[in-house]
Amino acid sequence: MDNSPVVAQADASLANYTQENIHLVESAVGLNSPPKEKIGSDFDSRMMLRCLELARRALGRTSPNPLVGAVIVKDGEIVGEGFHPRAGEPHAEVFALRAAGDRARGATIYVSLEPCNHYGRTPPCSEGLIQAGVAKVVVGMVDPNPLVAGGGIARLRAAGIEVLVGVEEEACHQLNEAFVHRILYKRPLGILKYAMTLDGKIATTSGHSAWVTSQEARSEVHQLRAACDAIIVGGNTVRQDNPYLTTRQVEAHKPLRVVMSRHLNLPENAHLWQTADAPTLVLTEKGANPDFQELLLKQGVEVVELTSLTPDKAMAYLYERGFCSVLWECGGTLAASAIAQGAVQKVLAFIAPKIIGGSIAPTPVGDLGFTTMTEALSLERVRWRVVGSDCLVEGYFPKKANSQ
Ligand SMILES: Nc1nc(O)c(N)c(N[C@@H]2O[C@H](COP(=O)(O)O)[C@@H](O)[C@H]2O)n1
Ligand SMILES: [Zn+2]
Repeated sequence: MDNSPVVAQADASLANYTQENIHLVESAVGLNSPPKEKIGSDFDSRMMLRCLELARRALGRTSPNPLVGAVIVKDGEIVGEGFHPRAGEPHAEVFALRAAGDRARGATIYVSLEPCNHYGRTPPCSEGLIQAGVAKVVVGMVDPNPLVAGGGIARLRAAGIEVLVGVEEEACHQLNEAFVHRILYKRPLGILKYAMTLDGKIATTSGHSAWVTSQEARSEVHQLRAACDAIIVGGNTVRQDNPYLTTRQVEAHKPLRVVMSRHLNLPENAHLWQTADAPTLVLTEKGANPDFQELLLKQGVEVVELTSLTPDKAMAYLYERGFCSVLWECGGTLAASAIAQGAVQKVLAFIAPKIIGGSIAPTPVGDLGFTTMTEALSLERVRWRVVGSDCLVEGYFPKKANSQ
């Protein structure tokens, strides 16, 4: 079995990914490739799944870095574990090596992402593993970061260490889909989430929307928010729904709440500015409503003026801030414009078994300008499951129709 899916072999100059080489990188990290035969033993799989469990402890807190977990095994026993807690702090491998101490010599380390091979905020893990004398490295997926991109695997192999790549690769990729998207497309992964009735409405004709879905679906949304870096809404949602956009779990990560508003014609007493327990950012255009800007600043809300406020400009700005994932929880008009501009890659639709009717009751996605069914955007990799009394449908826009 060829077990060397090294990105660097796919293209020599990956510092800037282009449309031409992106698909090579995607297949090297385990995306868009046909199902592969299982790599590694059942024990290897169990250890890799433990790495992912550890990695998840830092959900929402590591951007722009990935979620990574590591486990060191000696004579069939776990002797060290670790995960990457946040950017700037040591990598998962370092924590696992510290926990294992001398027992790392001759041991096998499992790590959900290829060990790094560069000096970033922290030194290269490849060298740390070589110095610690590990005998074998089992990798979940290749790191798409052009500074690593197979170099970590190559360095370990050059030092005589056995390296196995691709154990539970799909699960590893799933956990870091936002990090991979950020690296490849230089934008955060955009996730459009909405809740609608069986007849496709997000509110009644009079605008009442509390609540479309069950309590179980709403707590799933809180978990989803905690795993994202930011949640975006438009001014209309603030005016009509007055949301909190919090995670409502004490220990959970609190994503940045972002409001897009060109003119800042927003309510002075919105819940968003009155709940200081989560950070809030208002994106607007140059010179908009200075008095309101002052009021927001006094309430601890950050205001940033962009030259023109569009979904893509907002995503470009959030990319520069180091974000990997952005949850669009906006109304239909902004959702349509975000989709049209390629700011949404993934859709999460909660569907409640209710019918409210109303020909002008709002729908989750406004006008996309389509006139025929052949123009419909068909989602790929679609999955669905029941959450409480609702159904959650999840899927991705096809890349060519919707990539930056
Ligand atoms: N293998 C691995 N384990 C971790 O725990 C990590 N955080 C990474 N991250 C990779 O290294 C880059 C960040 O490096 P610095 O934290 O700035 O030193 C990140 O972009 C990943 O490529 N890898
Ligand atoms: Zn590292």
